[in-house]
Amino acid sequence: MAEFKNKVIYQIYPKSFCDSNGDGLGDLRGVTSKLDYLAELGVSCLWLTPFFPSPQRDNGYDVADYRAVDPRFGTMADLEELIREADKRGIGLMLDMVFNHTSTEHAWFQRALAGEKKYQDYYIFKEGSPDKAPTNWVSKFGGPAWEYLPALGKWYLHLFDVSQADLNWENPEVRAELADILRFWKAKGIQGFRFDVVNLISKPAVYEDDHQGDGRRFYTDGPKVHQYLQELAAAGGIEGMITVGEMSSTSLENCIGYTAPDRHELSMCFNFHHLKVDYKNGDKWALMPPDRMALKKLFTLWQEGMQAGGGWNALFWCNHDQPRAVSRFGDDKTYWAESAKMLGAAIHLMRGTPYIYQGEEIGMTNAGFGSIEQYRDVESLNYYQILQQQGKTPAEALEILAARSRDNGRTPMQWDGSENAGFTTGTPWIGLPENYTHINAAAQTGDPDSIFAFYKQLVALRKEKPVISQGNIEFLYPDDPDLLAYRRFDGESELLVLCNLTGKAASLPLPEGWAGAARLLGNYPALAGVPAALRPYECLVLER
Ligand SMILES: O=P(O)(O)OC[C@H]1O[C@H](O[C@H]2O[C@H](CO)[C@@H](O)[C@H](O)[C@H]2O)[C@H](O)[C@@H](O)[C@@H]1O
Repeated sequence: MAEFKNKVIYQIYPKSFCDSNGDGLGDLRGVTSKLDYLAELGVSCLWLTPFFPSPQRDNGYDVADYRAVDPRFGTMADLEELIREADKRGIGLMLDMVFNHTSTEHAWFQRALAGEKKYQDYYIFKEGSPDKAPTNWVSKFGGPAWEYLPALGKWYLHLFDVSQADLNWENPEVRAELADILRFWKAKGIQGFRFDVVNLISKPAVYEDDHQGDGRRFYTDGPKVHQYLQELAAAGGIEGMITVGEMSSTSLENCIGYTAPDRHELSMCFNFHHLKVDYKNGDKWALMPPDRMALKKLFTLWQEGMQAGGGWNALFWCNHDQPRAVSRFGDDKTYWAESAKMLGAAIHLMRGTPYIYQGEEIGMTNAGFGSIEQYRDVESLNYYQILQQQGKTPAEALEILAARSRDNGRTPMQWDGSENAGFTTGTPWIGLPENYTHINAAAQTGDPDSIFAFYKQLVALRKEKPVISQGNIEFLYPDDPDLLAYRRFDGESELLVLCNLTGKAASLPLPEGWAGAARLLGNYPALAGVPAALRPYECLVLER
């Protein structure tokens, strides 16, 4: 298996990264133009979210052709140039494989619609009367998870948008097609893959109503998911590559199974439990401040649990589906730089492989949109309506979107303080936060005290120190709600990571033997000796 433990992976959302031709959409040549910036940050791999031909109902997660480049993003020659240029800088590429579903514009679905039985078996079609869906399951984007096709007299399953039809992994021909797609990209020089919601691929043998929830308990980490992943890894020839599965609403036990090396499934996986600690009663669309105790418990459970079971975590706060961490768990005003750095340290020094989402390394914030016309995301637009149907006023619905919309993480990368933050010379496909005039890459890359410089240090430390990339982890002070503290150790050296999760001073109960330890890293100017308290959002890393 490729060594991924000392690497940091950088996620690029190409549509919002850099526009090379002025059409308002980021593209592959834009990514190539920024490789020196990424090399300076020190990342080893780029995960590119989908740039394949797509109607873009879900920004590319509705794939119409898995083997081509959407002309909106460039050409296959552009991609090949990006692979070559990245390789020259020691950077590999990971592509995003959306294998739970295809766009309904994919040729397979179109042939199914035309009545070809072979392709109907590629999807989950069920006979039934038009007035009763096969089950009461709810789509993750709101509304029913089934759509009726009068011309066929059948329903099809779509766990996401109606234009994203779930594939039938029971069908060996589907599994063979998907493995072939992996081989196609591997032959192009791709180093790894990210698999979208891959723990939803195995559906139950019997489809039944869910009287307790939205249906997810029947298809999440489904009955044959491990078998399918083992088969895909072998048939796709991806062992030895870097692979990460996005696991929706998953369990620790399953994630150990997905990633323990002797299982031959994946290198690592994303879980989202720590990103739901501000969901009131588990509801994404009900606001509350983050529950810090819950956050600490989840980190402890997943870090120590994956270690005990031999699994491997992907470490992250941000991605294209999440609000910006500094706005959510930090303070994007008074302690903007301090909290952005503390959050970076908290994640990067854990056991697992860290991911940086574009703009996180310069402390990009939530979008600050105040009108529904500014939103583009299908889920946000659906929930704006659903929240009002549930009795919220338009202003209340907008307040919820301002905190929870996926568009918070999709605004253009802020390269400099010029118009549109240097992202495009045209009209950007989505607006930008007003703060791009001072929060931008150009303002930070030469500044040794910047958030960018701090992230650069984190990336370098992981390469330099085996205790970070390979060492064990143990969490400390479980009852202190303000302090996230853990120890990394490997028998040769030891680190103590202390993070104040709050905007107030937090007392610092140093464990025995650490008083004289050396300071490895911090986000405030160093004081003489080890302090008795941590300043707001301070992080301090000691080494002995
Ligand atoms: O919140 P969870 O149930 O744990 O699920 C995790 C994420 O799953 C979905 O994300 C991915 O699949 C979508 C459909 O292809 C796509 O729209 C998204 O961009 C993918 O990353 C879900 O949409 C996310 O909100 C969840 O965070």
